[in-house]
Amino acid sequence: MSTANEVRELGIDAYLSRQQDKSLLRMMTCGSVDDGKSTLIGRLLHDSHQIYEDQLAALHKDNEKVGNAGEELDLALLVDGLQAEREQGITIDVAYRYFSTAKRKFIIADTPGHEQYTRNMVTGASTSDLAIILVDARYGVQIQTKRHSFICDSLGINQFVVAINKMDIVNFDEAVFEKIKADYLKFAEQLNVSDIKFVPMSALKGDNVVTRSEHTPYYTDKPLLELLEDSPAAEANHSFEARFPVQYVVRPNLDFRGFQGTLTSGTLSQGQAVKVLPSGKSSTIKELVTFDGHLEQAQTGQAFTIALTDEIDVSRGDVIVPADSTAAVTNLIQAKLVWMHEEPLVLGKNYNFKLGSKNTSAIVRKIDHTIDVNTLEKGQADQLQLNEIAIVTLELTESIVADIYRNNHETGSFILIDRISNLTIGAGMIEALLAEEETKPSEFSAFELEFNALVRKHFPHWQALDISKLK
Ligand SMILES: Nc1nc2c(ncn2[C@@H]2O[C@H](COP(=O)(O)OP(=O)(O)OP(=O)(O)O)[C@@H](O)[C@H]2O)c(=O)[nH]1
Repeated sequence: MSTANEVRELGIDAYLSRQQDKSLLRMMTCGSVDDGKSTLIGRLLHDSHQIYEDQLAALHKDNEKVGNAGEELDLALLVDGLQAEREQGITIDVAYRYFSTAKRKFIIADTPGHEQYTRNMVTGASTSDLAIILVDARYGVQIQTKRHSFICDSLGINQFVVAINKMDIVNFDEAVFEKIKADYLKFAEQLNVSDIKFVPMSALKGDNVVTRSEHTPYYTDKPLLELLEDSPAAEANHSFEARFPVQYVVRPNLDFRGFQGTLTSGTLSQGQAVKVLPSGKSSTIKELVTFDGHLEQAQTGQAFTIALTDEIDVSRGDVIVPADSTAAVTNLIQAKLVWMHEEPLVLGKNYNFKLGSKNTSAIVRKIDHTIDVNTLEKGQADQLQLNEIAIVTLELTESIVADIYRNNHETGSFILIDRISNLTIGAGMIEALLAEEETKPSEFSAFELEFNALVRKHFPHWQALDISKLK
């Protein structure tokens, strides 16, 4: 049923509440130029009745002017929104599309596939639960297919659907499908992804997109849309130990001091023994407060305020964890870094470093090795250019609480920011937490340290830096 009919039939309130109850799948589409990404997304929108009549009329009109699909309606025009992009015939930015079916709602990150847009792909992949990897049936697994798969895999996406598109051009030949599947599986042995499905498809004609095709009797699994409807959404990180990065310290009156933030993993309960990192000071949760009242137990993803039973020093960027946590605190990390700026990465240069609510600064001490995104081969370099990926060792000005990205995406990923332009110039995923470096004796006098501690305790909203932790 189309959205308009559904709204008409149910009334707006019932429609909205039905939408709210549906589970959400975030996914991204990857493909090389002309593999048919835009046509596929257009087909999904069209066949799941997500297009309004006026949009459809505009589509028919545009199709006459700039359509690229010959006899067929060029569904790519529905998604290639930008004028410049239409004229050049390529997708140049990350576009997020929303659509829903009776079973589920979806957000698709439509990212450009060219190598010079690796950073855009990384952005799209960082929030996706599933990747649709498009392969043109005529050309099979290409260097680009490998690059896209590697990026999605690096960002921790654990479900891939390899959509072997344009099967109509190869007469829906089973041998072509099987050959591409075997080639891909061989390549995927180097990746971590565990769930890979293959669909022989024609985005243009609609085969195996929304309905099962009669041209592919050898394919017995579900059409693409059903696979998407039935795929498990990435689990909220309930099982991992609790991490509560403090975003803001509030003191509305002298009797209440609370720490606001979002629980990025695990659960926290009233009365639970906790400690604050990096200081390691321990306390007990007095109450968990939300706008709607108190919580007995807080779940992953919930935003709330924690009040502790003791007056201990907590500031923005600190992390509240269970008392028996073995969470690492360190100033030396090894990470997979994607360089996102025209100016190359310079070893030893000071960059601002942001991990969740923690802001500090960092230098890249060394590039352990680069990774060729096309072949996955390792290389050596002393600079990183735009869109290059490398394993690097970073030294931070202050010690931080962090996790390995594989275990916890929120506390395992960070960005590097240029100090002058304030632009995000690198995105990193932590691979290893190295032993903390020796701290130099503090250069501050006892009075300065004490005064700093007092200011931080009584005026937390000033967000003064903890100078005792500076190296
Ligand atoms: N025969 C056939 N042609 C297709 C199919 N899917 C897409 N095409 C055609 O392939 C061309 C490229 O399709 P697009 O959807 O624009 O490709 P894209 O991957 O989005 O390309 P960029 O936006 O340039 O990245 C168009 O002419 C489509 O009509 C298919 O299943 N069969």
